[in-house]
Amino acid sequence: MNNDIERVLYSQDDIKAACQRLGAQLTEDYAGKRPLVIGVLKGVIFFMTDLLREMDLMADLDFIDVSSYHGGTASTGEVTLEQDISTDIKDRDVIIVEDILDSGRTLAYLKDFLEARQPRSFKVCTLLDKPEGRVVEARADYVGFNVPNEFLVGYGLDYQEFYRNLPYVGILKPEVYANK
Ligand SMILES: O=P(O)(O)OC[C@H]1O[C@H](OP(=O)(O)OP(=O)(O)O)[C@H](O)[C@@H]1O
Ligand code: HPA
Repeated sequence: MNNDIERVLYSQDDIKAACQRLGAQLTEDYAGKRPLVIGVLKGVIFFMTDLLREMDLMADLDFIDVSSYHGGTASTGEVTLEQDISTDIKDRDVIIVEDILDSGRTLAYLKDFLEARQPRSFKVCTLLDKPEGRVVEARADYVGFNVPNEFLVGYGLDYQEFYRNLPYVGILKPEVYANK
């Protein structure tokens, strides 16, 4: 798996530092509150667990499963809800946690879908933000790294469901795509 990587963009140490910075900011911003932290499956699993352990807060957790990349490197344009949250979010301070914000379609869908339930506040924390990928308007309140317009894998991000378990974020060698 590691042999398929052309270049590491964000190392384990880089990611750890970003989690510490974001966790400290969220701790400050939500002091005295009890936010509901909602992770967007599946890509978020590693970031969610690392970020939460940097947040010195009493928080509730939930997960939502939506999907729009079915196999390849381009968004299908259609976001499907695979699994809803189980918490009532009315009047709650909601923090959506994402691994990456790219075309913006997933976040735009989630914002519409969840804001209809009238949370008190709705904020977004993403490890990676790819502004050049944007197709619909979407923005995050907390960002780990602004990333170049390349397809990334690792630390939760997949290509055809693989490479999620790389401990860093990187770019695949071109021959990996050619061989698929
Ligand atoms: O801004 P967008 O272009 O919508 O891309 C962002 C979304 O794409 C990925 O999820 P994906 O749909 O691949 O599902 P996964 O997390 O299960 O891999 C990622 O985890 C984000 O949720
Ligand atoms: O760059 C990416 N890599 C993996 N999954 C993604 N989903 C949106 N953008 C990406």
